[in-house]
Amino acid sequence: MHAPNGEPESTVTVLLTGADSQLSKALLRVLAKAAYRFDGRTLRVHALSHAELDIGDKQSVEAAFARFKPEWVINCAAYNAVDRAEMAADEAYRVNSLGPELLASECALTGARLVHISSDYVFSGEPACIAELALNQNSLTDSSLSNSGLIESGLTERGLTENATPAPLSVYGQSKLAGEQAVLRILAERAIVIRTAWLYGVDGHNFVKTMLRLMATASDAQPLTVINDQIGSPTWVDALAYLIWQLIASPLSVGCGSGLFHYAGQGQCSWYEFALEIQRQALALKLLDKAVPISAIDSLSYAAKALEKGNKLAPRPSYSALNSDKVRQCLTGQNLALTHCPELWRDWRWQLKAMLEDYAAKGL
Ligand SMILES: NC(=O)C1=CN([C@@H]2O[C@H](COP(=O)(O)OP(=O)(O)OC[C@H]3O[C@@H](n4cnc5c(N)ncnc54)[C@H](OP(=O)(O)O)[C@@H]3O)[C@@H](O)[C@H]2O)C=CC1
Ligand SMILES: Cc1cn([C@H]2C[C@H](O)[C@@H](COP(=O)(O)OP(=O)(O)O[C@H]3O[C@@H](C)C(=O)[C@@H](O)[C@H]3O)O2)c(=O)[nH]c1=O
Repeated sequence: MHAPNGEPESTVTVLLTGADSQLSKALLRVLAKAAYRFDGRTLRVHALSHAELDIGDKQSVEAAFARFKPEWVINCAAYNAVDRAEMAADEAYRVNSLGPELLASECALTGARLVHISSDYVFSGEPACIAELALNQNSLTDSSLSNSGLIESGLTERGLTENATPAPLSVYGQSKLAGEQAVLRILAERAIVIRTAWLYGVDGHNFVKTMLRLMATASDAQPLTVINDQIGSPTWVDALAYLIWQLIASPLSVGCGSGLFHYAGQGQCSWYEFALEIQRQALALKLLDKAVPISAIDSLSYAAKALEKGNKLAPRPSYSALNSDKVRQCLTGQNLALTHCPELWRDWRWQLKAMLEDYAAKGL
């Protein structure tokens, strides 16, 4: 008995786009450790780089589907340069919106299922979006829905749910929102769209690695300045990878509603608090020799300083912490094996420690 692609029935073919991304590398790393099986079948994963598959090119997408005949596609490809996207909107939309649309259309034709990744930058952090969070929690009256009041009351502590209203401030955020909407329009519940945030891991470019580099070279005379009025949820990319394999291994029941999910490290912080914690943990692991001064700065002053140097920054959300309860309830409700995967529901500080230990072990 053979599957449509001619391979033995006992394998499930998964196609990863954007093979050089942080996420694609984490998916392969996690799979090597966890040896997931799917209905007793093993996985056959094909990870295609940008050069091998351009997701914004219809012919390229059709050729990849024709060649590999995937049952699942995980879209790790994206245009992620948030500042550059402001001046390169066409390319950002081609990769972040047209790309997912082409993948979803091909999945609809072939019956494959799609996991697509979106971003917390679809939110603005403005009071209207936060207000929705409070209303979802049935906790406040209209008169008390002020942004600062919510933060003081602790109601934002659990983050934005899937019901919060997106209002992206940047071209990157707008193009990501267009991409997730296209996928859900075409595939509805056959798609899994995961909004995540502030991703970091041992591979590729990310805030943690940038901070480690800057901390290693900063001096008392030139301290680091880091924004303290943007709040979000740092997320270890390996934990996201575990979640994705888990979602593929245990398809969710219809009761889980739409295919849109939030997933991030638990808790929330500002970039400034994140930087302080990176330094604290890196010193403890001897990844850094000495502490360097880190000062807090507000977004407006940071953007003004960047502009003085000729760099125009894209606006970023002031509040975009994500609430992962929906996906957690859907998964744990039906798969007790999740207790073997504690990384998923850990506080962001725990996840950071896991990443830095991995980083130290690799001698990076
Ligand atoms: N990084 C983050 O903090 C966050 C990321 N996300 C989302 O998570 C997903 C994974 O992100 P991450 O692992 O950080 O990604 P990376 O930035 O590490 O990698 C993105 C990859 O996409 C590739 N790529 C760009 N354009 C195309 C294209 N047209 N066709 C195929 N490949 C292309 C790039 O290749 P090349 O470099 O060769 O062009 C690169 O390898 C993305 O959807 C991203 O938007 C969501 C929230 C936070
Ligand atoms: C390097 C640096 C950044 N910052 C600020 C700028 C910015 O507001 C914030 C993060 O900076 P970065 O440019 O590293 O990160 P940024 O590109 O904004 O990160 C985003 O990437 C996209 C892809 C996402 O989807 C988001 O979830 C988020 O992770 O920290 C400082 O304040 N000081 C610094 O020294």
